[in-house]
Amino acid sequence: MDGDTVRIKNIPNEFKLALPILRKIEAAGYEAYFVGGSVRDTLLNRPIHDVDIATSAYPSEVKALFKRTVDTGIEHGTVMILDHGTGYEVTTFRTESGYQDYRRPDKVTFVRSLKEDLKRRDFTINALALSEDGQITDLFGGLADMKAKIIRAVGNPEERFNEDALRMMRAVRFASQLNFKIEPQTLSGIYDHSQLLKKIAVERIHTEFVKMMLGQDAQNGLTLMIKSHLYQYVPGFTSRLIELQKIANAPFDLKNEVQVWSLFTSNFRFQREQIALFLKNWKTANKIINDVILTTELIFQIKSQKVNNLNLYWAGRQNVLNAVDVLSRSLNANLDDLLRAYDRLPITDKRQLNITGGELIKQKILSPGPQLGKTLAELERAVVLGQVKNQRSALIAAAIALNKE
Ligand SMILES: Nc1ccn([C@@H]2O[C@H](COP(=O)(O)OP(=O)(O)OP(=O)(O)O)[C@@H](O)[C@H]2O)c(=O)n1
Ligand SMILES: [Mg+2]
Repeated sequence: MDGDTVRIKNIPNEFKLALPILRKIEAAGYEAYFVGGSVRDTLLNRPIHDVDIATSAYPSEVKALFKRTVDTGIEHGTVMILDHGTGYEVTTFRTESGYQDYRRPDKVTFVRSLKEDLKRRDFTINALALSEDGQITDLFGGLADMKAKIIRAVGNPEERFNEDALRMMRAVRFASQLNFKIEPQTLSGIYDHSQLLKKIAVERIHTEFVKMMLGQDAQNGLTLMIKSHLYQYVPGFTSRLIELQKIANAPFDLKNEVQVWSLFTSNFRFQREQIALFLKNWKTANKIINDVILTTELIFQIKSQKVNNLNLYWAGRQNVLNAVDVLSRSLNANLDDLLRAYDRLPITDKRQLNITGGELIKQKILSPGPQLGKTLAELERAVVLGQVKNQRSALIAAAIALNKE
């Protein structure tokens, strides 16, 4: 094997648990390695999530070795092994040829050589393999790039982005998450092929984009999206260069997806319907869309210094937190006060009202119908604003006063 080799001394527990699988495959005369993000993140001292295994054994050969397997992606050569605790995905070394639609290979060819497999991976830092004895195989300078904090395509960037155009978004995402630079030729490859992003399913772009915005160097990530023209091929950004530049130039520190979208919708000065349309185009979950609407509206109210207890109440605690987080690095106001104000609200949910519709009927103050709902909504409002105490007697008196004539 050519290239550098390095040995890892403290193999993380996640790998140790999967070692029996590697050993079993090797005992049968095949090669097996840990590959991909888990190897990269271990070397960077970052927590690892999924442990991926690559092997020279063909899928049928893998399945013959283990008792319990599931064909999770058999057409791509992936088999899940269930013999050892949680499932582990084992994928046969492969090369992919004939990418016609820039997103998935027409055909996967299984190969016996690790080098052939690593060669078609996206970036050098993702093309490292870790063997059972802790030895790293680095055929494309991934370790040096890691040290220099560089995202570099394996081989020819053009070929890698033609194989899967999502890799351009992945480059920007890793730059943000890891605080790395994109190597100049790789970056110009992204610039030259940015329009290929049009071919990629929005859901996949969505995942990368949100991860990018939550990364430690998201300002740099967004700047790279602008510089590389990738921003022109994602929903709703094409004609927003000025706003995007403004966002990229101001510090922010976002903690969840709602905050990510709210940063954009508040800077775009979007109203409800525009937010819903924008986020539907991004294929965002309805629950997130609702929270973004509430957070964005609260941001507008905070910015115009017109926020009152009712605004906080309707937003809900989590969205007060979201608005505060989105604004915290850009607004010079004491935003903690907002949270304290929220925590002092007389009620935070209408079920906490010390009166029910049933009781108002029983007391013969109202009969069932729309007026009852209106009265309860008015009581809720009055209690939140501190105009009526949340006590049964006070609420009954207020209900009577509201329905006097
Ligand atoms: N478009 C892609 C996606 C993945 N890979 C390869 O498959 C590995 C695993 O892919 P995935 O789990 O999607 O990404 P990770 O790099 O592991 O990143 P994450 O930490 O987000 O899982 C990558 O490291 C890379 O070697 C690739 O070459 N091209
Ligand atoms: Mg992964």
